[in-house]
Amino acid sequence: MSDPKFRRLALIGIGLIGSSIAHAARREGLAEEIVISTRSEQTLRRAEELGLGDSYHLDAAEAVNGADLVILCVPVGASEAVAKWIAPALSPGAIVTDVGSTKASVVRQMAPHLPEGVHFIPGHPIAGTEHSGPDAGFAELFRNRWCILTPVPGTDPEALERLSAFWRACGSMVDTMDAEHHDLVLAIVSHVPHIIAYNIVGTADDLETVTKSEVIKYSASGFRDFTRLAASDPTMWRDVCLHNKDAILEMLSRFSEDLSALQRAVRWGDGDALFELFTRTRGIRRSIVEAGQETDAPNFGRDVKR
Ligand SMILES: NC(=O)C1=CN([C@@H]2O[C@H](COP(=O)(O)OP(=O)(O)OC[C@H]3O[C@@H](n4cnc5c(N)ncnc54)[C@H](O)[C@@H]3O)[C@@H](O)[C@H]2O)C=CC1
Ligand SMILES: O=C(O)C(=O)Cc1ccc(O)cc1
Repeated sequence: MSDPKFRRLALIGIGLIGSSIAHAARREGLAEEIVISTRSEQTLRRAEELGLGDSYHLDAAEAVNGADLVILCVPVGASEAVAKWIAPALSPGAIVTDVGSTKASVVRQMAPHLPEGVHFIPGHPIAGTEHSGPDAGFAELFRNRWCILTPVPGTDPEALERLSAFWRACGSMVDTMDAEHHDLVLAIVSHVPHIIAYNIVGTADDLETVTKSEVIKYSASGFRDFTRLAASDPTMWRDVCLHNKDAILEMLSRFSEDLSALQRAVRWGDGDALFELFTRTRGIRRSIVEAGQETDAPNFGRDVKR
């Protein structure tokens, strides 16, 4: 078993995920020192008010100085700029990772800029909410959630084990896979569902025959679930769409084909086809619940207005 503890943890970006890591690392004693950097002065001050770290820096290079674990917690489209910025200041032997929702693009953006001698291991905790910013984080976010690491060939096994131990200590279960496969899997289980949510809420908002106040007043819980997803951070999801384009388009085209078949079944009153699909999908839900991957409150009851 590897030691999950690090001397100096640098978090670049301190929104929902960065602040949740800060809380979990603090609670579990995973870093002697937590160093925080983010782009906006206002967010950095807020992180300081919340006591998320031990020091606060607008300069990301200054923040990674002497860090043995560096975690990028920024929208995926910012990965290259941050990698370029921190590269000259990274310590030899440091583990550099990220939490981005897409992986192949992050590897393409970061790997060319990182110096030899640092261990670059991309990562993605499959845990989140629709909230963003440093106030949104909480230590429990990663508990019983998977964290996928996508090590590149030749990754030092000891560094991989140390990072895995860190995530396990945060409460996660760890899996590894290659970045391209990650992007395909996440396209269907996360990216396309968010796109569908953005789309259906947008469609409801555009209707001429049903008013906005009726949509708000009579929204059934299914529609409300969509509105929760559709309230997710626009910058983050713009970047996901731009940086996992091929896998998302592939899954969207499969989705459209299946939607057309469903539309046909509704049009022609094909009850057997509808019943067969709805029975099959109910089974998937039951398997998720049995695997302990569903909570009564998917966002941990955090859908209160902030
Ligand atoms: N929100 C979620 O549910 C999940 C998000 N992720 C991934 O985690 C990453 C962070 O997401 P959140 O924490 O939700 O976002 P957030 O919007 O709450 O926080 C993003 C942070 O990055 C900072 N930032 C933005 N551009 C920057 C730049 N160029 N340089 C330095 N700092 C910069 C912002 O100031 C903010 O502190 C994203 O890559 C996202 O795909 C992964 C799992 C779940
Ligand atoms: O809020 C939700 O339901 C989510 O799906 C959270 C989430 C968003 C993005 C990720 O990359 C992983 C998890």
